[in-house]
Amino acid sequence: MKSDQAKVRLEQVSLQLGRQHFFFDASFEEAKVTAVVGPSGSGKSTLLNLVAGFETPTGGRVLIGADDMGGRDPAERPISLIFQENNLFAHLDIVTNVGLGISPSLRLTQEDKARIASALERVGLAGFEKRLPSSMSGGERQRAALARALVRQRAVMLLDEPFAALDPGLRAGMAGLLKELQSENDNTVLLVTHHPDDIRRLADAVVFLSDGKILFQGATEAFFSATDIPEVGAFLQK
Ligand SMILES: Nc1ncnc2c1ncn2[C@@H]1O[C@H](COP(=O)(O)OP(=O)(O)OP(=O)(O)O)[C@@H](O)[C@H]1O
Repeated sequence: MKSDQAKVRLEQVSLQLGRQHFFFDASFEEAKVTAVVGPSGSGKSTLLNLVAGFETPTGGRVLIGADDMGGRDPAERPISLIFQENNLFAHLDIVTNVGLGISPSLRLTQEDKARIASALERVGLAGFEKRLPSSMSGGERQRAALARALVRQRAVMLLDEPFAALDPGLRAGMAGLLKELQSENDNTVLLVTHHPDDIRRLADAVVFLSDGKILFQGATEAFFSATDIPEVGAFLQK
C-alpha cells in the first residue's frame, strides 16, 4: 500500500444539514493517523460520515485512492468504523460480533475463524468468545470493536471518539494498541478526538474544524504551535 491507494481526499466537498453549512477541502495521507479535532458541533462526525457514505455531498467529491466514492454505499467502501459506543450487537456473543466484521451473513470459512481468534488474542480477549457485551467492561467492549475492525482488513479506519468511554489508564492502553495495529497494517486512520493527549501520542497530522470549515491542516508539531489561530489556541488551553 505505498501508492496512495488509501489516501483519503475530500475535494471541495460541500453539504448543508439544517442551518449548518459545511465545506471541506482536505487530504488524509495513506498509512498515517490524522486527528480530526475542533469544538463541539464543528463538524467532525459529519466529516467522517461523508467519508463513510452516511452523508452525500451536495458538491465536490470524496476519493479514496483514485476511486470516486460517489454512489457507493458505506458497505462498498474500503473502510471500517469504530464509534464511541454501540459498536456491538447486545444479543450476540463476542466471537459472533467480530465475525460480522468479515461477513454480515456469518458464512465463515475455517480461515476466517482463525483470523477472528487471532484478532481476539491480539486485543487481549482470548477466552471472551462466548461472552455477551453486557457482561464486559467498557474497555473490553472497545477492544472487541477494534478486533472487529481489524478482521475487516479495510485500508481506511474511521474512529469517532473511540476512547471516550474509557478512564485515563485504559485510554492510554487502547491508544497504544491502536498505534501498534495501525503501523503493522499501514491503515489510513481518521481519528476524531477531544483530547490533546490523543493527538500527541497517536497523530501524524491534524485537521482542525470550526463551524463546518477547516481552519488548520498540517503536521501534528505545527498544530501545537498554531496558537495564533484563536480557535486552536482556545482548544489547546483546555
Ligand atoms: N441531520 C442534521 N440536521 C441538522 N443539523 C445537523 C444534522 N447533523 C448535524 N447537524 C449539525 O451540524 C453541526 C455539526 O455536527 P457534528 O456532529 O458533525 O459535530 P461534531 O464536531 O462531531 O460535534 P461533537 O464534538 O459535539 O460530537 C452541529 O451543529 C449539528 O447540530
